[in-house]
Amino acid sequence: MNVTLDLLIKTINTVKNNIAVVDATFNIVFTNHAWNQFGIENGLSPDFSWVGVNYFTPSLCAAREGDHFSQRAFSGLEKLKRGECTEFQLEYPCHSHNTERWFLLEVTSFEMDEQRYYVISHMDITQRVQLEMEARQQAKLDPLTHIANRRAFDNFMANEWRRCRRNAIPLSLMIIDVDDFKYINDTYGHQIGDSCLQRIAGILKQYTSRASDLCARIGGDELVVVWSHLSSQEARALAQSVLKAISQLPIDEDNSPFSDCISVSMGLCSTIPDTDDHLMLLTAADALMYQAKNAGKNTLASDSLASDALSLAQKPMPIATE
Ligand SMILES: Nc1nc2c(ncn2[C@@H]2O[C@H](COP(=O)(O)OP(=O)(O)OP(=O)(O)O)[C@@H](O)[C@H]2O)c(=O)[nH]1
Repeated sequence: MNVTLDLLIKTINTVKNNIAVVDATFNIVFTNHAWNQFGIENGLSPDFSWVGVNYFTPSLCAAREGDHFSQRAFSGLEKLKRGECTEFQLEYPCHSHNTERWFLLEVTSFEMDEQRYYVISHMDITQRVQLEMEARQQAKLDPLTHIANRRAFDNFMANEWRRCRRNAIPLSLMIIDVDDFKYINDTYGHQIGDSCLQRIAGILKQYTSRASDLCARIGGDELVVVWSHLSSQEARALAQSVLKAISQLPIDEDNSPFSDCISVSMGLCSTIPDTDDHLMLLTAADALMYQAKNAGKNTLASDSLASDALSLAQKPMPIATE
């Protein structure tokens, strides 16, 4: 079969990627149908001609304005122009006011009649990027309770500890361990046990609504709450409310009006971080949680580390919203 110019143009116009061919100075010499259509969808007139428009100009302007991706695109294209490479790829976001979109920019060069040309292709990769972001998000969640998992908690705690240390902000950590959970499982069944954990997580979510708060499930029947910016007294008052809310949850929510209620033992420790040891709060809160268990369960044991007690009392704190 003879490949005609018409066939080639039809082919390139059928390709879904936005494609432009530019000359050695990056002046556009050809755009395919998808490229033109993208321009129209983004406000250009259907009569607009891309031929002669310099591809660099928009990248250059954005790079000057400090757009990180445009700077990378700009330096990649510069390298191509200088002949330091023959192709270049970059994934970048291109969000409109109401949609989030990502594209893959691919640029390859070729020579014809002793002239250098570049094929520039923009491929919509939104679906793939969104799936990747969703998978990354899922990897941080506990599948049963849909709150953060142990790994997400560890990362959060390390960062939050550093942030609070840098800014001399109080940080509180509370460990919540379900009382007699083995008995609940054995008596009511594993499914009811699971539902107890889900409903406790639901309560914890209500008390961790600020961006700097976190609740997480870090073990079988062990959950945690992290609060910053609260004095130890404020944290203790919130913890008491959490304890009360959980102690009003019936174990067997659906089937028995005579069901016992869930009970938990909680250890709460507050400090203003002043060491490298971001695990020290966890250790302290864990010891307090065991004190609560030994004191008869369904209770809160709390402490403010001695060195910060004064500063916590002196510092004006915003009240957390419940
Ligand atoms: N339903 C359910 N049970 C779990 C899950 N993960 C761990 N468990 C159970 O949780 C129970 C935890 O029991 P323990 O912490 O040892 O003790 P406990 O019965 O809670 O007693 P105290 O902690 O002393 O109040 C074990 O029986 C585990 O099998 C889960 O995802 N779902």
